[in-house]
Amino acid sequence: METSLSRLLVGLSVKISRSDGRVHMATVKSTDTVKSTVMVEWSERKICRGKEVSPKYTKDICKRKSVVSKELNKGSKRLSCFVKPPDMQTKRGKFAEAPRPNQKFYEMIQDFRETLEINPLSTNEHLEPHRICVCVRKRPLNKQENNRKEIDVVSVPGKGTLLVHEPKQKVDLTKYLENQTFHFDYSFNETATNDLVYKFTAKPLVHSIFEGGMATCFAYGQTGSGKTHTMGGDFTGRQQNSAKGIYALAAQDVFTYLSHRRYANLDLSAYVSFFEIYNGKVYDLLNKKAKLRVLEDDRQQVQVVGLEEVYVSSAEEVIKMIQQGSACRTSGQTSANANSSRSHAILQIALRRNDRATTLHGKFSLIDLAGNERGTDVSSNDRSTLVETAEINRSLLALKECIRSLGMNSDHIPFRMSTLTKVLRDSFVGEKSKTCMIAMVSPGMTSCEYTMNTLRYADRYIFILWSSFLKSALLYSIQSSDNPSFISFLSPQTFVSQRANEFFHTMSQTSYNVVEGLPDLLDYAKKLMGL
Ligand SMILES: Nc1ncnc2c1ncn2[C@@H]1O[C@H](COP(=O)(O)OP(=O)(O)OP(=O)(O)O)[C@@H](O)[C@H]1O
Repeated sequence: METSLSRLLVGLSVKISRSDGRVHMATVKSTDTVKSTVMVEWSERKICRGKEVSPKYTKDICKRKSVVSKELNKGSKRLSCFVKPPDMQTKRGKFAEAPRPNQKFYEMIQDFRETLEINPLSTNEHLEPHRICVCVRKRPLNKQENNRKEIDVVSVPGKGTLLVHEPKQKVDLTKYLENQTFHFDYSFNETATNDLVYKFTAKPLVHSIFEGGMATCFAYGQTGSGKTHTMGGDFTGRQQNSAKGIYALAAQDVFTYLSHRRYANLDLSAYVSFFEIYNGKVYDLLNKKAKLRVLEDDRQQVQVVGLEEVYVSSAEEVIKMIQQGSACRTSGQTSANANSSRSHAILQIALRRNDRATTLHGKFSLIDLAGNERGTDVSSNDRSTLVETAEINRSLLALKECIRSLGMNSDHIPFRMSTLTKVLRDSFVGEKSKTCMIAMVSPGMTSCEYTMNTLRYADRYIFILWSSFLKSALLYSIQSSDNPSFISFLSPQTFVSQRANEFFHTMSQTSYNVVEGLPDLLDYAKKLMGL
């Protein structure tokens, strides 16, 4: 590049095209006559970003030398943004690792990640009490995915957030990313251990069953996303380490609480049952997969007739039962063709008083749900697969409806919609019931569609939480109608309910964007509560 020309370029506004397909203006900050490149800068979300490009590409630049530059907003916490000196810049190309399939998308995602502030959840983090808690866990790429050089399209910056970088292509074949953000109560990245996940999900629920409550913890996600790893324990080859799963960690805490002075006078004992639901039928995993009937009496009490409920006196005994039941579940893969991804496995730990009637005090149900991809796979012509698919669809939909009703404190819980919700009926009713849902996601690009389905399902739970919050605010405002701010702001009660109805209606649409709608919702709820 000629020196005089290069001087003229500084300060010039040029159009650049970004690797994610966006085209926008940037300012030339400096030039490098030796390499014939220019450094351009632009502002993005209050951060000044920069990129080294060749002038001939200023209208269509995709050279991979972009690096984040200095910080614009001093008040912001993005302290990690700085201009990397040339020798620190990521070297890609001739001497970098061999390109992978979808190399372009891989680089776009890497660039995007450079802009993220990462705050992974740690054990010291404050634990918020929740009646319904929704979390997400990303597993690492597995060996096969790594061998295929599959790209990781999921980022977990922390603070309950998870991003999916969905690879897309325009009609003119330009590649771009659709970066979708999801918010949950907690988000766990690929380095999170089962201990950490347990601490923020199931552990608080163990406490609640000692307080006389019903608790339910679900693992939801596509096949291979890590449900069994999380609930049942990690695998070393084909051997499952049952002591490291949420089932066992919960059992350990149950026995710790049983020996606490605070609960000793309740005179409680623990009992375990373990069963699976396949195609709407219940099989006892602690009794050679005996097929059981589900009956409801005239007081709407649901009974799984003949289900083994075994008295246990230590966590080790529970772990043995988990191993026994899991082995039974696995052996069923060949005999009944019900592999783990097609059935729901339910481990229940019941606390009963040591009285004559062994009265139920509290119960914890831990559920490893069937792979949700089954529910969307309707391509098969095979009758048994279609029946399976319909049944999984029905049960997951029923579960969603029951939790929605639970969240809205509804009088009607539609638990009869499926066997799964029928057997969990007593978990859905009662003031003290608590629920935790852990959505598992696989990070690979080939799982992207399933990952999005899982996140959308779980996102609906957030809707339930907000509707419940709104409903409470509404009730509060009606009860305290002598509250002056209520009178001044919302005097006609018809308006209160009309506006709330509008909110409920908009929020129940699948297109409702929880994040965008939040400020309005909060504002309205605050006004209702006179804050
Ligand atoms: N967080 C994790 N860290 C390391 N490995 C994991 C993690 N989650 C899952 N895996 C591994 O990924 C594989 C699939 O996990 P897992 O069997 O738990 O999936 P799943 O969702 O239960 O599948 P299915 O529905 O078919 O039962 C296993 O080999 C497991 O050890």
